[in-house]
Amino acid sequence: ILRGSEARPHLKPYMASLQLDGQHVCGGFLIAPQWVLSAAHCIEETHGKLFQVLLGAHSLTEPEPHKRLYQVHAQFPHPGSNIHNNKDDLLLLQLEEKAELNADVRVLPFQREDRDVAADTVCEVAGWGTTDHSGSRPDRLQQVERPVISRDVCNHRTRHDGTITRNMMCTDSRRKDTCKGDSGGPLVCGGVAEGVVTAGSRVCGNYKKPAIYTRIAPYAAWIDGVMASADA
Ligand SMILES: NCc1cccc(NC(=O)c2cccc3[nH]c(C(N)=O)cc23)c1
Repeated sequence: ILRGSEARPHLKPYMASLQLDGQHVCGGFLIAPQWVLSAAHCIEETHGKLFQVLLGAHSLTEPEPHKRLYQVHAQFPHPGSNIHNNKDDLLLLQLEEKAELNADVRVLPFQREDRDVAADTVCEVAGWGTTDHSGSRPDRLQQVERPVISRDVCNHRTRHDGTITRNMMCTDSRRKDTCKGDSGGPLVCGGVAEGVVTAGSRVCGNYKKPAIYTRIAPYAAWIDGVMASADA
């Protein structure tokens, strides 16, 4: 998160840190006791590495009452996701067991109504991603508020030039923005998860490259289907 601020500890109890060999690589969030939603791009180089999910954390290193690392029992990247574009950039992770829910570990509801969030709506995004252009990585969860920009503005020739589909949404990236390691985290508008951070053009803090999110509502049926089939 570029030019954000430290989040109030444990006030975003749905936040997950996806870790490879003990190192934070992506964000994610709890959508059900045994399920974390993140971005498919986050598992691009995981083969052979220990893949874990940290819940209940504010600091990545300090001991905290309800912090706990979970093993991943199964991973379900969206079948349409691929390394060449941002389409269907969603990942469902089934934890080894149901997370113990408490003040620091809670589920975040996601939007199920497939309707665009109005432009200029101020939403919030949080993560342990890099906080400056030299790639500094924070120990404690950061957050930033960003206004939604319309798909038409985001698709302008000088911005993302028509690549933003109706399954994506954008926020203004002038100065304050998401960055490397924030992928997979939720864009929260009015207390509901509307989008999942995708790296897109990978650029951070440049107003000409607005931040891109995979909208969640269009994928509600896929999410429900995976959770139902895996539990069965
Ligand atoms: N503001 C939009 C936004 C949202 C989330 C992430 C990113 N930017 C990256 O993720 C990124 C940035 C720089 C080098 C990088 N190398 C790699 C990589 N996977 O090797 C990713 C990156 C940008």
